Amino acid sequence: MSVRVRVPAKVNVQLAVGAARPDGFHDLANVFLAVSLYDEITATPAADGLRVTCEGPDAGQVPLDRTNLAARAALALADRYGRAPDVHLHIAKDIPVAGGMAGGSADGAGALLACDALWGTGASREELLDICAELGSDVPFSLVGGAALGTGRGERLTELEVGGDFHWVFALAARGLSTPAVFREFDRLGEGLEIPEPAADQAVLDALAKGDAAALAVAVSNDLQPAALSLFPELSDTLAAGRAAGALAALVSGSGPTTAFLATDAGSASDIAGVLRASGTCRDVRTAAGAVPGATVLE
Ligand SMILES: C[C@@](CO)(OP(=O)(O)O)[C@H](O)COP(=O)(O)OP(=O)(O)OC[C@H]1O[C@@H](n2ccc(N)nc2=O)[C@H](O)[C@@H]1O
Ligand SMILES: Nc1ncnc2c1ncn2[C@@H]1O[C@H](COP(=O)(O)OP(=O)(O)O)[C@@H](O)[C@H]1O
Repeated sequence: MSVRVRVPAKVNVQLAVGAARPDGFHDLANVFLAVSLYDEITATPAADGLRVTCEGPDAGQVPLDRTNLAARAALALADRYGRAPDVHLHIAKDIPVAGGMAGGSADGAGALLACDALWGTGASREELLDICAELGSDVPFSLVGGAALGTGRGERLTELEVGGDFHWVFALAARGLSTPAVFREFDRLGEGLEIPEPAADQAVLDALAKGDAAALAVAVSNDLQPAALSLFPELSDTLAAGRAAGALAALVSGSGPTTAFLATDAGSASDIAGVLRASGTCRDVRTAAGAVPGATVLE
């Protein structure tokens, strides 16, 4: 018997970043939206220990050892319930790797849910969320999905109301960006400046609640964008190409380098995707909509 779990990617419609904390993390006001690009994690009983395999266009960049977030999730759950982590985790990866769309976090949350179901641990939602927060700042959101405000380092979630579908185009970049490197660049660019406490923007929350894409387009913001552009200047060309193609808003997704373009509707998203694909400013282009549910066990 196997358990298959589907987990969405995310885009950050607001990412407000505070000053570096003593522990090296940054306090955030992180407004996540789960979008319809998915990884699938299949957990199958194994005779002797933990094995991870991965398929998909970016599979070559995914570590298959115990640093893989899916492996770490299975080990954390097995440890908590005092059992052997005898499981084969297969990742069908469609979320770009090191792209600022929480692909690794999705696999962590998905593996946790899959192993919980396979092993019948009966862990509570709170316990699963605790393990997610230990695995990484973005992992709790991958479990919850929908839209949520993440505070602290992004792991403390308040679910948000979403009044309609938002249509997106994502431009995948030729190479990845390391999340810690982008936060370090944020610190470097902010040296000597007063960094305000991060706070959720009411205009973003209202636009989400109303399902109003035009209002969301005006309100979106990402404090990591200057740092991502500083490390990857060519992303400015991609953002400009998407804007010229009619996107309501163009921004870097999280720490990047994936760029996200908000469209009025699915037809417009498809048109913008076509223009971006022909622009020569990105490796690949995908369309997706959100909000969608978080990690879900498939029948
Ligand atoms: C920036 C965001 C925005 O949603 O996502 P990505 O763009 O990477 O997907 C997240 O904050 C990434 O979360 P996640 O990828 O889970 O990061 P973690 O594993 O917790 O931390 C990796 C490293 O990022 C930095 N980090 C992360 C979160 C945070 N609030 N402050 C930080 O300074 C730290 O250097 C940390 O060592
Ligand atoms: N299951 C996984 N999928 C992808 N990357 C993973 C995974 N587990 C660990 N990693 C490592 O995490 C890094 C960040 O990957 P990812 O989560 O895709 O990006 P981001 O943090 O930008 O959303 C990768 O470069 C890789 O080394």
